[in-house]
Amino acid sequence: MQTRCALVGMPGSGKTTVGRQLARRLQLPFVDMDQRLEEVLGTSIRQYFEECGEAAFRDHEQALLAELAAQDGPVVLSTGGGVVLREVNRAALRTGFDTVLYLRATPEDLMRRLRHDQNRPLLQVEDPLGRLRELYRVRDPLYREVAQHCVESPRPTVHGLVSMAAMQLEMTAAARRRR
Ligand SMILES: Nc1ncnc2c1ncn2[C@@H]1O[C@H](COP(=O)(O)OP(=O)(O)OP(=O)(O)O)[C@@H](O)[C@H]1O
Ligand SMILES: O=C(O)C1=C[C@@H](O)[C@@H](O)[C@H](O)C1
Ligand SMILES: [Mg+2]
Repeated sequence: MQTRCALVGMPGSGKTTVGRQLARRLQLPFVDMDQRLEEVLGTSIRQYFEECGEAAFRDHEQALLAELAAQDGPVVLSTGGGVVLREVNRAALRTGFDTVLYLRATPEDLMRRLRHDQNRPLLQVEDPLGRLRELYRVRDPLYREVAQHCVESPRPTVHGLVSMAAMQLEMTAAARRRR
């Protein structure tokens, strides 16, 4: 299938894990924005946040998304969790990709997954669940704004989410062919 798909969602929603497997299943190139940014920045995202601050990180993120959105050719793109915060990024997602999928998960589910994870700079606080709830409150409407489809399930496994995402892309591609 020839498609340009982007995955959006909260930190820990599975964009990287699901995106990599989805790309393998559909035999499409895979790009993870956070991984690319770490290559560009020459350090971990957590370290970069600590040394240069969030705004500087967001500028790099915006520049990379603009570059990726301007490219042609099939891709599965896993974005960073905060990419939807800037309107210019939401516009790039709308214009640069055929299909945007929102991997939705509740703050409580995300907390269970990320409990032992030290790599998410925004969650290195005393009350990470409170922070996740606040991020979710602000971002859930933004993810919904850019995405054509919401991929969710009450008990999501990675395999189940990959299958649901693949099905959505097949259906979207078939609808495009009929038009
Ligand atoms: N559906 C799922 N069920 C159980 N565990 C999951 C699921 N999706 C992801 N995970 C696990 O949760 C952790 C975070 O997943 P992942 O890194 O793919 O999230 P992400 O959306 O890319 O986060 P970020 O925005 O921070 O990059 C990983 O350890 C992954 O294996
Ligand atoms: O949710 C966020 O704002 C972030 C999520 C990660 O993907 C990284 O892009 C970074 O840690 C910021
Ligand atoms: Mg990721």
